[in-house]
Formats: sequence, structure tokens, C-alpha cells
Amino acid sequence: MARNPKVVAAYSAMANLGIHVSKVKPVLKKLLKLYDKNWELIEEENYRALADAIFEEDENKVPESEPEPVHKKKNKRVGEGRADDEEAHLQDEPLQPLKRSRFRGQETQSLHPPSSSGPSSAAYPLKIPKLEDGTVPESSYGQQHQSTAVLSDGNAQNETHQLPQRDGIVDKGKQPVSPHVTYRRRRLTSERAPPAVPLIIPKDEPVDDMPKFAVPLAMILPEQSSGRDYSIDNGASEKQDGHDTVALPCRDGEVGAQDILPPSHEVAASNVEIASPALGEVNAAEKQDGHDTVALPCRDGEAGAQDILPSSHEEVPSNVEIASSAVGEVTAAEKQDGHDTVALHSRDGEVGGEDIQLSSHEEPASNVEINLSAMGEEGTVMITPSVNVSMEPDEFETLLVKGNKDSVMPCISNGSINDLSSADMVAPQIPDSKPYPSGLDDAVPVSKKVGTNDFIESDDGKELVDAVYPNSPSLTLVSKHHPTTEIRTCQDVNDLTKGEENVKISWVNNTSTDCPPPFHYVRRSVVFRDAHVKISLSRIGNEDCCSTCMGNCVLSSKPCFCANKTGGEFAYTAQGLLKEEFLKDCIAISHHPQNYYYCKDCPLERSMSDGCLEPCKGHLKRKFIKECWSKCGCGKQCGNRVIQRGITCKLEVFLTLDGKGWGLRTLEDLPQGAFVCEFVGEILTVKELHGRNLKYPKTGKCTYPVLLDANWDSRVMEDKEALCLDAGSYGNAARFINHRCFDANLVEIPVEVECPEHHYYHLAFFTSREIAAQEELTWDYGINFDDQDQPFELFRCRCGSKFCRNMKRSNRSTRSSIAR
Ligand SMILES: C[S@@+](CC[C@H](N)C(=O)[O-])C[C@H]1O[C@@H](n2cnc3c(N)ncnc32)[C@H](O)[C@@H]1O
Repeated sequence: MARNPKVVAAYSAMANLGIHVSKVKPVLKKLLKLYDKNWELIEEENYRALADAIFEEDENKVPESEPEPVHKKKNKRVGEGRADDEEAHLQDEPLQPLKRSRFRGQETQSLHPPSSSGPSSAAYPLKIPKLEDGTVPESSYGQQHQSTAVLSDGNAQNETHQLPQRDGIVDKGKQPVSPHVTYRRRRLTSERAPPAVPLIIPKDEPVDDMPKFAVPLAMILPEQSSGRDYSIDNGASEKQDGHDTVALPCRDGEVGAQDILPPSHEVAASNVEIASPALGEVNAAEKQDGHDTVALPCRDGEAGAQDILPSSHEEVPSNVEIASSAVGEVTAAEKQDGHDTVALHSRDGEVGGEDIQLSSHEEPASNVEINLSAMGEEGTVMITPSVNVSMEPDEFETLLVKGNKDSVMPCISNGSINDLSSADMVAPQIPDSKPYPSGLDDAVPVSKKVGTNDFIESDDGKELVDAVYPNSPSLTLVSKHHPTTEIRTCQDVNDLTKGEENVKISWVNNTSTDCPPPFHYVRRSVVFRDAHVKISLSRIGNEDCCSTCMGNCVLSSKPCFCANKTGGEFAYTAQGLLKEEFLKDCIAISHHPQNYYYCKDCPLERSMSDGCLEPCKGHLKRKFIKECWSKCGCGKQCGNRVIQRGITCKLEVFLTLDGKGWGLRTLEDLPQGAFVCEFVGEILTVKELHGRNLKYPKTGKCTYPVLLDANWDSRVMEDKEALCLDAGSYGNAARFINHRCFDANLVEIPVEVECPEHHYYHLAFFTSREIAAQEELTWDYGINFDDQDQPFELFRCRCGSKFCRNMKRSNRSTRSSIAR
């Protein structure tokens, strides 16, 4: 099934004509190929060419009464992988509309034999094999360094790699499929490279239009009456002494709070899973004394505080799962010894101040689950949050915060639009004056003016004035581009984390008055709905923790159990950096095709299946880091607890000058192997992700997905275990990291913190080399730019790397526009 919004849009246009997707798919592929992926031609006249082609194909089909034998059909699908077959097939079927729309030059264009790139992956950054045309730059750190040096001389040395080998890939028990063949088929379906085009050419194209990245829309709701100052930290989370609190918004001004208080005051990471609804009820987290506190909202102003207090005073934080559903309910359930006990809560504003004392004093610790999922689940009591929206994140528009406290803004509650006084809403983010560092992106003083309705607007050359703090000189709040019905909130220029992180992360735009897209900043990933992320101490066996350790495990002469998963040695040095050897291996892994695993029953393909299941495109088997955690005896400062301590380096979000949109950069020099941040987002099943993509094909609102498939080779993954992270609406600073082909300065590494089962893990970014202050941080999304079958809109890569995998493509499109 299509994942690319364009493909999905085509499917949906055909569905409107009553044409089933299974008929559309093969024809669309041919059309794409024939049109050299020129979507404009396909989209013309509401997909007329496509519809014509399908009808024509139908007419030419063998009559229903003589169906093709199943085995033949299957083999044919498999056989589609063969270049000659597909070529012949296409040439045998010169569909009329295709002829009609052919470009000049295409008549003579011969199909190019497939180049030997790696298997394509389904998503960006759903990690994909990166090999392109069999040629990649040196992969290891040391090699990369060398390669970088060489690059500057313009004499890059490439290393040719073998194609990925797939063992025993069988299409539904039929003939084994040659990995090569399957791979080729993928390439052929989406690519028609003109002959003799250099595969990698230096990038010298001018930067023209801005990239078309989707702006994930989100709504930030206010927290009221919680005693905090929301004028700046609206809906934000606060940390106090280590407690995790999630404050959910309340509509009518009286935020309720449930505290889930794990006994341990020393745990490094709480066991709290916060899942968000599509919409954003989960607004804030607060930490106090190592307690995990979840503040839930009331709907009509009567919420009190619910505390869930595990009574054990030994190790172990509570196992709390909070998830949200599309309908916005919050459910809380406490499990003990396999029983579900009730965690309370109200709908309709009747929440009191219940405390739940968890009785377990030993492990397995209590499992408290709070789900914002389907109503009426057994053993749960629901809380309906103030904003009860049965929508996906993108389904409703975001709020633009006005400086005028008396103004009225729409808010969606229970699925309908209500008017809310802005006093109930988020207060404006008032940035302070901020001197920006010099360098490439040195701040140009931003002009200001007061717009109507006290909006802060920029207007070419006129001064922007902060309506509330008129002396604030570098205000860059923006309201332009937003229709009146669409209300957005701007990010705090000094700290878009809203206090979630240990460090502030500012943003800067030196070239325009735009501010970063609104989204909910969350420090940790949150379950959306179906994802099975079970954090349970009872699942952490003795071999998965070091309960007898003390102090700092990394300094100990004998590595403890926690080093077992990294070959008996810790991945980190005593200084908290990744060991060079380990880092080198991690970088090299993604460049070697033999490290790709091909599922027999791929959850990704399964989730997108439209009746014709395609073979798995491959998943990279990665090296994991395993960190010590709550069940370990070591202290919070143990050197084997790096990513769980969160971001520590100085980062800044900035508007790039080369057309990539916003990016993330470091404000300080970083050594090689330093942890920068993890990729945080909503935890979705791949099925849910696919649902999102299908739902919003035309809006251009994209997901920002990362597939958590590093361990899919271990067994057949159930749907609820095949997960990804989507940072479109909920995310952290990592959502701003742009892509760079091959020689990115960050590498992503899976890290086990609290889940020994590796279907869920943290994806952490480490520096692959030294990085100087002001350098943009990049990682290789692993995109195969020639694979149209992606769950996001492919962008034109402007990474600037000499190894850019999108070169060919740029070259091709230039060529076809010339041909036209
Ligand atoms: C995860 S977001 C990164 C942050 C994004 N630049 C923003 O402004 O929100 C991914 C999007 O950034 C843009 N992008 C990332 N890397 C790029 C690159 N190398 N060239 C062009 N656009 C890029 C694309 O639009 C892509 O869809």
C-alpha cells in the first residue's frame, strides 16, 4: 500500500471513482516509471491519465472466467523484480494515455538496468538501507574522517559494497526470491534513470524553492489553576527534584492532578509512559523528588488531585502507562499480581482527590496503566480530559496565541468548536532580548510592528513590537500566513522545550519572521494508543540488571551484567562518551548490506497490505547499548546512564540558509561520541502510522516517523509490537535535525533503558566526529530517494554532501523539465 502522500492521494482519487487500490497500484507504478515520476502529469485533470490507464488495463485483461493461476500470479509479482520482465511487460502494454503524455525524449529512452543500491526502506526516517548504486563513502569513523579530508580536495574515495544478500526469501512459500531480484524490482518500479547519468555528482545546483515539509499542527492547551506561572510556560512541564509529572489541561480553569509516586527517590528514570492523544491533552510533566506525577485534567472544572502512591519504599518506580486515544479519555488502571485494580477518575468534572496506595512492596512491582484510550475498558475508570478530541494530531488546527488577554479564540472540546476566553488559553510566549552568536547565521535585527489584535507581525522593514514587552528587541513572533480560523502558538524563543529539558533550547531565525512550527515538546516518547510498550520490573531479569552494583559501574574493574549486551564491555567511557570502537562499528553497520534483515512476514508490509503483500524491503540489524536503570544498584551518576539523563549540550534550533527549513545546531564544541539527544515522539504501531498517512494524504501534513525495527530479526513481530516514533505533533529537539547523505555528523544508536524486549527502545544520537560550535547537526535518514513508495513526501535533498543520494534525481528532473 502506498505510503507516499502522493501515492495515497492517487489511491484515494481512484477510490472515489470506485477503483480498488489493488488495481491502481500496478498501473500507477507503470505510469510513474513511464512519466519519469513526474507527478504533475499523473495528477493532471484529477488523475485522468491514471484512470484511463486503469480502464484500459481492465479492457485488455484476460476475462474473469479464466483467472491466472495463483502460483503464476505470485511468481509474476516476484518476477516483477526482474528488469527484463518488467521492461517487457511495460513495453508490451503501451497504455494509451501514457503514449499521449509521453515526454519528448522518452520515446527513445531505454530502461536503465537497475543500479545496485541497497534495499529500500519504507519510511523516512524509517531507516532504510543506504547503499546507492553500490557505492558508499567510507563508513567507519576513522575512515569517515579520512574521507572527509579527502572530500575537501575533491578526491573522494568510494568503497564499493556488495549488494545485500537475502537468504531464503520466499514469496508465500513459492520459489525463493533472489534478494538481488527483489531489490532490483523495487528500484525498477520507481526509477527510470537515464543512461549514462553519473551516479554521484558534485552538487552545484542553486537552491531555489524552499522544501515542502509538512508543518505538523498541534494545539497547546493551557493548564489552569495549578499554581504555576503559565504566562511563559504554558502547558509546560516542570521538573522538581526528579518527579515526573504530566499535567493535562483543563478547560475551565481547574486542573486536576494525579500523582503517581514511585517509592524510590533515587531512580534515574521514571517508569512513566505518557501517551498522547492526537491532540495534545498531555501538556506537561513535572518532576518532584523522583516521583512520577501525572496531573490529569478535569473537564468542567472540578478535578482534584489523584495520587497513586506505591507503598514500596525500596527500588522501583511505579509502572505507569499513560496512553491517549483519539477520543481523549484518560484511563488509569493499577495492576497487582495480575489483577487490575481501579485507578479512579472521572468524566464530566467529578474527579475528587483520590489517592491510590499501591500495596506491592516487592517486585513484580505494581503496574499502573493510565490510558487515554478507548472508553470503557475493563478495570479502568476514565478521566475525560478537558479537551476531548477524537482526532489525529493533524486533524484540527493549532492555536495561535494572542497577546490580547480579552480576545476569544476557538478551542475544540468534545469534538466541537467552543469559544474560550483567551484567559483560559495559553499565554503568549514572550521572548527576551537575546544576543545571537555570530557566524553564518548571525542575527539580523528583526523589525517589528504591532499587528492587529495585538498579534506580533512582521512586515517587511517595519518594526515588530512585543505588545506586552515593547522593549524586547528580538521578538520574532509571527502571525502572518495564518488564516483567521487557524490559530497557532509560537514557540518560546528562549526555550522551545518549555522547561522540559535540563537545558534551554533557543531558536533563531535570521532571515524571516517565521517561527518554528508548533508542536508539543515532550522529553520522552509517549504512547499514542495501540503500541505495546510494557515497562515492568518483573520483566527485567537478573541478567538484565546489576542489582548488586554500587556507585559507578563504568569505573568498576569487572564489568557488570549490564555490559553483557555490549559484549561484556560498556559502550561508554568513564567520561560518558561512546567508545571509539563501538562508535565505529555502529557507523559501519549501516553501510554494509549484510547487516540488513529481511522478514518473512514483515509487519511494515503487513500494515500496508492492500491485498498484495510485497516482500520485506529490509531492516538494519543494529548494535544496542544497554544502560543501567532503576533495578540496578548503581547510582544515578553511574557512567552507564547517559541518555536517560537527557540533553546536556547547548543546542539551538535555527532556520537554515540552504532551504532545508529549520535545523538544529550545537552552540558548543562537541567531542566525538558525545550524546546529543534522543529522537522522541509519539509511539505508534506501524499500522497506526499507516492510518495517519492514509488519513491525511492531501493535506500535506506529514508524519515525521522513525521506525523502531532494529531488532525485528529476533522473531515475528506482532502488530502491536511493530513500532515507530512520530515526532510530528509530539517531539523534542531531534525533530529539527535535518538529513545528510552518508557523512552526517550524528549517528543514531538504539539504547535499551527500561525495556529488555527490544521492540521498543530509545533511539539516541551521538556525534560521529568532533563537531565545532555553530555546526548544524545532521543524521542520515537512510532515505532511498528513488523509492516513491514512502510514507512521507520525499523532499529534494539539499544536504550538500558530495555523496548525496539525491543527485541523480535532481539531475533527472532537470533533464525532464528541459525535455518538456
Ligand atoms: C524531521 S524534519 C527536519 C526539520 C525540518 N527542516 C523543519 O523545518 O521542521 C524533516 C524535513 O526537513 C526537510 N529536510 C531535512 N533534511 C533535508 C535535506 N537534506 N534537504 C532538504 N530538506 C530537508 C524536509 O522537508 C523534511 O521533510
